[in-house]
Amino acid sequence: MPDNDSDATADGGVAEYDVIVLGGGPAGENAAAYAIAGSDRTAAIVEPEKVGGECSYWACIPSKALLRPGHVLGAALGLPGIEAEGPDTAEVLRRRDEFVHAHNGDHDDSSQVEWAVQQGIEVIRGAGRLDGERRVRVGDRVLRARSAVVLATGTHAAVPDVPGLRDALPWTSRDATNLHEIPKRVIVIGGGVVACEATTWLSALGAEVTVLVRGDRLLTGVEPFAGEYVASALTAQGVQIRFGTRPLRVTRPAAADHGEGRIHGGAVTVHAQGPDGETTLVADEIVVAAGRVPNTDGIGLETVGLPGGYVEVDDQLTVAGVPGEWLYAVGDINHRAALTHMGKYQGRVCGDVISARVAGRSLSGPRYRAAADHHAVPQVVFTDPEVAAVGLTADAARKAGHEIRTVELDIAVAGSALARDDYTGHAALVIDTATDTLLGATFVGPDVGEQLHAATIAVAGRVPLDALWHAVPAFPAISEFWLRLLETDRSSLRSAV
Ligand SMILES: Cc1cc2nc3c(=O)[nH]c(=O)nc-3n(C[C@H](O)[C@H](O)[C@H](O)COP(=O)(O)OP(=O)(O)OC[C@H]3O[C@@H](n4cnc5c(N)ncnc54)[C@H](O)[C@@H]3O)c2cc1C
Ligand SMILES: NC(=O)c1ccc[n+]([C@@H]2O[C@H](COP(=O)([O-])OP(=O)(O)OC[C@H]3O[C@@H](n4cnc5c(N)ncnc54)[C@H](O)[C@@H]3O)[C@@H](O)[C@H]2O)c1
Repeated sequence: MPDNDSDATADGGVAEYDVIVLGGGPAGENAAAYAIAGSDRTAAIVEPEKVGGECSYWACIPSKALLRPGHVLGAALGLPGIEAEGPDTAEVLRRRDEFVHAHNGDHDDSSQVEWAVQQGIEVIRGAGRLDGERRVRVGDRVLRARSAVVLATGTHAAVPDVPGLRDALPWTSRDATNLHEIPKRVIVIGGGVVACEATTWLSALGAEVTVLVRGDRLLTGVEPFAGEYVASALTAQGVQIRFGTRPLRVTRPAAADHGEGRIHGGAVTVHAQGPDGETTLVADEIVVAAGRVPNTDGIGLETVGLPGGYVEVDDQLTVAGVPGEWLYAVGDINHRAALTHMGKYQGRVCGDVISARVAGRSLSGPRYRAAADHHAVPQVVFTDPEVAAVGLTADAARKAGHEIRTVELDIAVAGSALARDDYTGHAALVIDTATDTLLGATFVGPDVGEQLHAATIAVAGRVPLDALWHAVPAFPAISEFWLRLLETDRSSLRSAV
């Protein structure tokens, strides 16, 4: 419980905590819990919406719940002798709703609040705002942090400045993940992770999807072959992908906000510029998946001398340019690696750093540095086929000055053939020739997400390939493609001699 100090004001006093966290998403939750773990320190999480954040209710969890049935159906159809049909849309949405604790159009975060209370964290409802050094305002309330304030306010969907687009009330990721109606025709703007995943589930649920991609490929953050596999699979499913195409203007005369995940009015027309000139597309809904904007407007950055936008931190998650080592930022808001698991990792490091600083312990160990942010960020894109990648792409490695060799092959081992008759996949490693260690790995294929952690361990641990040779994959598991990769690398080294 907080202590009220002598600064008390008429509006109820200044509540003091050791640590105050703005934002109850996955990053903020972890920072708060780790900062006070095993101590008698106090912490508060300030949260205007739901404890659990974007990830629990509008991002990772509902999207994966919507994608899983399509993966299972694909796997079943890939085996003779198994009859499968579906998905049953009502059941898919019901199961999604269970995962996001949906009740009467709202999300129930009571289990996450209960978790916070069990950790000794107080949850304060409302939008928080910095008010100078170690002070936070939540409405009329003033909070003071004895040790640290952690910013973890996340991001929201960007809506590009295309004439008519905002007035058309387009769906963002919040609507697409919480959809209650399946629009017959959908236009998706963007070719990144949200666009690819949302297209996958919308198409699996029966929508006719057209994707407008301004560049010439999908998923530009990973090796090009991965985006090509996803594009071919989506195209084979009937999705139209228009590369090199930008929306010019949007019209929707009968736009109407019928609520999250409900179709927002009548037909929408998108005029777009493509490689063959201007085209006009008509759909029942439009999904904007064009990146994110940090939730930093109105959080009082200016009161501590910071500009707006993403908040820059050092490897100890301490905010750059603010003296006194009391202000931290974790998760999407620091723009280091906008993924839930990386935000949680930063939260753990940040909490450990706060705890060590309060106790006067040395911060010299690796535990106090978010080093993985720089070289070992894993990501699974849950499209069908999945994409799993960690570390650097070949291009990024070269740009970073590494001398590299690459090895790649189709995933075609006994395990993949046994898994399903139609298994197709591809795998690639980026190897640092100076140290003979992995800098990156990329896999595409059904269920490759479950293969990723082995690569993450190798990249994060800088395991030499000679040592990896003795990590023998079990037979007949799909992971045997690891052996094939190492064999291919050996034989190409031999032939190069
Ligand atoms: C559709 C979609 C699918 C995704 N799927 C995955 C996935 O499968 N795997 C993955 O790793 N990542 C995924 N992501 C990314 C992931 O959602 C984010 O990286 C993650 O949610 C970031 O966590 P966070 O705690 O930094 O922020 P958030 O989860 O955004 O939480 C921030 C919290 O801060 C609160 N807040 C805002 N303003 C204030 C304020 N003034 N005061 C106090 N609190 C405030 C917000 O209400 C929110 O609860 C997905 C994203 C999207 C959009
Ligand atoms: N499975 C996962 O790990 C997962 C799933 C979903 C989202 N996420 C994370 O959430 C974040 C947001 O994802 P996202 O897909 O929104 O962003 P993104 O940056 O991955 O992709 C944005 C896409 O929008 C396009 N775009 C940007 N501005 C545009 C404009 N003005 N007009 C037309 N197109 C435009 C870009 O070219 C790109 O194709 C990412 O960090 C992503 O990694 C992760």
